[in-house]
Amino acid sequence: MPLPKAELHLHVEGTLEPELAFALAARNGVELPYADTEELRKAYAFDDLQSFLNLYYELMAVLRTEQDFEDLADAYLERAAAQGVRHAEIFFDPQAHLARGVAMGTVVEGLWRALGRSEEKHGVSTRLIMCFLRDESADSALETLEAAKPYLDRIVGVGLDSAEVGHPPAEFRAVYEAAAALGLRRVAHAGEEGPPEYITEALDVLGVERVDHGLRCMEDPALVERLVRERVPLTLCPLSNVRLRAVDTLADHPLAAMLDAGLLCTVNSDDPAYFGGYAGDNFHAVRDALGLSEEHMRRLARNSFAASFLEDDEERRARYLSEVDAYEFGGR
Ligand SMILES: Nc1ncnc2[nH]cnc12
Ligand SMILES: [Zn+2]
Repeated sequence: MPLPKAELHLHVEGTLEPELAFALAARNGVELPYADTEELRKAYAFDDLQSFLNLYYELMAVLRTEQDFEDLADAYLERAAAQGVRHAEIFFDPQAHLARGVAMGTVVEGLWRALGRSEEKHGVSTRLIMCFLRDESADSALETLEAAKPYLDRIVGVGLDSAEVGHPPAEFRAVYEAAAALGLRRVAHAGEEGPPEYITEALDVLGVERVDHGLRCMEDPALVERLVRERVPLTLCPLSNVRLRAVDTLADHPLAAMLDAGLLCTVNSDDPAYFGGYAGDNFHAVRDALGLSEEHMRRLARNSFAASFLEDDEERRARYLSEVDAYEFGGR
């Protein structure tokens, strides 16, 4: 039995496996510029975040109907459950779909068809987080929040993703203020490729409660001290960092140093179909590459539930935490 964990950094569009991409392309009459899944997989050699994003947005062309979004989310939840994920807070990128003429309702209702029965079917509780694309304008983000208003009972919070460098968090102050006024939780990608200052801005200007990635905080000891003091969770994605070349190899990943510094680290999969592994794969990979102890692994699992947006269901959080505490390591 795998270690119980929560996944807090997962882009649902990044769970699109090549086989499903081709199946949806056939169902929707969409032509993909790859002969087959093997040729597509060969395109998964990335130089940086942008080279990944180009493929990530290109393949979204196959997602058109509610059924497509349901099938996508359901396939993810099944895989996640098999790797010990008990709770998943799932990002989606509405602007990437609206721009292709796919309505907000199609995306949210489709995802919800899978999320709504996830507990019963997969034993995984879920939350949905809507991300704004930071390489689109601040006005576009505000329009997206407006378009989401009929669906806010299904959306727990907002995030900020896509190309980071050159798009500092402060540009999105207004939409984060509006989201906060609507009672939405706030997270943002910061310090994946961007500088430590973006992490500080995400905290101070956007009021985020968790930082997605936050890897580059390690360049600024005063920032590390603050993140420790304020117990700001970081949703790290080790296999993603290797594939997008934020670190050279997993053995160079600062996770162990970050845990030792007292940071509230969590381990997540980001875009598992593209980066070579789901949540459990990321846990195993860091354990092996960094020689993490069982107590480190238990701490990562505890952190994932502690950092999750389960304030509306503390009983459930306590149950998950006690599952972690009772977990007996044996093999993998
Ligand atoms: N790792 C990542 N960073 C920024 N935007 C993303 N969108 C999907 N994955 C992303
Ligand atoms: Zn991400």
